Amino acid sequence: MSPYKSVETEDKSSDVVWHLASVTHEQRVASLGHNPAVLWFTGLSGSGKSTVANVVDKLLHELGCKTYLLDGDNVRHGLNGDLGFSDQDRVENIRRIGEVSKLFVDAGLLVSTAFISPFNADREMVRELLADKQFVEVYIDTPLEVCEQRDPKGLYKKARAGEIKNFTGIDSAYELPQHPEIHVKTAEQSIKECAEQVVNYLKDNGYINASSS
Ligand SMILES: Nc1ncnc2c1ncn2[C@@H]1O[C@H](COP(=O)(O)OS(=O)(=O)O)[C@@H](OP(=O)(O)O)[C@H]1O
Ligand SMILES: Nc1ncnc2c1ncn2[C@@H]1O[C@H](COP(=O)(O)OP(=O)(O)O)[C@@H](O)[C@H]1O
Repeated sequence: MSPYKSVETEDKSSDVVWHLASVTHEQRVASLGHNPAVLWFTGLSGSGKSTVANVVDKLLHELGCKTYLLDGDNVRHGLNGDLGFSDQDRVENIRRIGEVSKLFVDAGLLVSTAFISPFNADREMVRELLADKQFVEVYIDTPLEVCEQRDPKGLYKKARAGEIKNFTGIDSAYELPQHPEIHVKTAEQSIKECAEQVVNYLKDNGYINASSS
């Protein structure tokens, strides 16, 4: 049970009745021309999640898809502004993002999310929230040394100096994805090639029209 879900909360939700929407998920999807899904980018800080997810989002938008991008840093300013980086807070962070992603997918969008999401169990929990094929795990695989060399926000330097605690890859764990749908190696390809690898997966697997160019 989530540490944030009290017994009192569970009692409350048992009195809430689920309302069926007049417009069905199938009707929303039919009007869009692509199959909705969440592209769940996961990887170390500085691995390239935000960079690649942004380019993918742009490419999909240009192809006429309805898209949305949820980025770790931005969501932590708003919806998840109350959460830090303990294991427990990271679990709750991912649970909330999973629920939000599910709503966007229900609305018919191709959603890209860029969160470290370090734990396998939490990524699998989001996969379980969604229907078959609606969760596409994109492992942004970049060696720690490369992330640390890039250090776009200077956070590794601070973590090494002990100024930031529980930093992923330094003193907090990152569990490698077991069976990601897409495995992207950013140290071996350009940003454009990485983004195209993701878009090509969507074309090859029928999410978007393969003839789109
Ligand atoms: N302790 C610690 N560990 C990791 N990251 C840290 C930490 N403190 C701050 N930051 C900044 O927060 C961004 C990660 O937030 P996420 O919501 O993606 O993290 S998580 O999925 O809950 O693990 C992360 O963004 P990215 O660099 O884009 O990954 C960092 O900028
Ligand atoms: N092939 C690549 N793919 C993604 N990012 C790359 C690549 N090559 C270099 N970079 C650089 O690495 C950094 C990745 O930062 P960012 O996208 O913020 O990572 P994250 O969101 O995982 O923390 C950016 O400065 C980006 O320009």
